[in-house]
Amino acid sequence: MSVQPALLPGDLAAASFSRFRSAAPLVHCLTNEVVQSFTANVLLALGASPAMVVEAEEAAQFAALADALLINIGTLHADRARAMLAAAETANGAGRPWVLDPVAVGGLHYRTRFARELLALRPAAIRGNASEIMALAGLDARGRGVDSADDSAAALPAARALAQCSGAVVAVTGAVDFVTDGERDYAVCGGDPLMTRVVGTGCALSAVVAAFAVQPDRLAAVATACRVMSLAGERACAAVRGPGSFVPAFLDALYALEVTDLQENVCETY
Ligand SMILES: Nc1ncnc2c1ncn2[C@@H]1O[C@H](COP(=O)(O)OP(=O)(O)O)[C@@H](O)[C@H]1O
Ligand SMILES: Cc1ncsc1CCOP(=O)(O)O
Ligand SMILES: [Mg+2]
Repeated sequence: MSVQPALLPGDLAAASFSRFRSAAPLVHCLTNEVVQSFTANVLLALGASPAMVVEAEEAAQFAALADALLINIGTLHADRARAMLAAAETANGAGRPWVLDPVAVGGLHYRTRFARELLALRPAAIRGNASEIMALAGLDARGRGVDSADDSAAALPAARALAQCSGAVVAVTGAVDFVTDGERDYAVCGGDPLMTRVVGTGCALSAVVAAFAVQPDRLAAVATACRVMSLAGERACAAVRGPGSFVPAFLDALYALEVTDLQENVCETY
């Protein structure tokens, strides 16, 4: 395994984005209460369809109808947990990929136990920041060289280990996003630190990851989801004054993305 992951090749990213645009996936989102509207708008701007069907019986039914499912435990409570388990089981039975966003796993016991329970239901992909991926992999970020939630490079070994034990493609995001299946990895550059000053960019990215996880080359597709968001993020940030003007500019940049834009690679090295 390479120590320094390769940059996601532009031709793979363009092909994956083209498939995404043709498929226009319907994404069932069981996400947190803070980011529902932003997440729906991100999916719509890109050309996918969101549906937030949250009641347990309905969620269990709908997970077989949607193309992919997102489970984000940001504002977890018992009813939502029941709906999440039911939906993940339906998705598995119907052969639909589902994605786990383990928001704030590590310090809080209830959600950490629940995320481990979800892990046993074999998500197709997992997307989190460095501390979340470290915690889900069973490591404590403190004292292991992870300085902050966005020190994704330090969390790459944990992401690889998590991918190997769960069978999921794991994306650990931050200044550079790393995407791994445990054997191969891609690095995705770009984005802007301003993206961390607006709530929901990570959560919305996880919904986009779900929309891409339907593709056969899941590693390249999940990396492309990360690239789509970082490219739109850096374009938006170039034209805004701060977090308030970022959100509309970001949605416009997602909407304006062309397949050929994915061919360019922003950095030679990282
Ligand atoms: N320092 C940074 N520089 C550039 N982009 C960043 C930086 N930190 C995060 N991002 C981008 O912001 C988005 C959200 O990632 P992240 O902040 O890791 O998730 P979360 O919000 O779940 O903590 C991703 O697209 C990521 O690439
Ligand atoms: C603020 C907050 N509180 C519970 S969930 C949530 C949103 C987290 O969003 P993100 O992980 O994308 O920053
Ligand atoms: Mg998050």
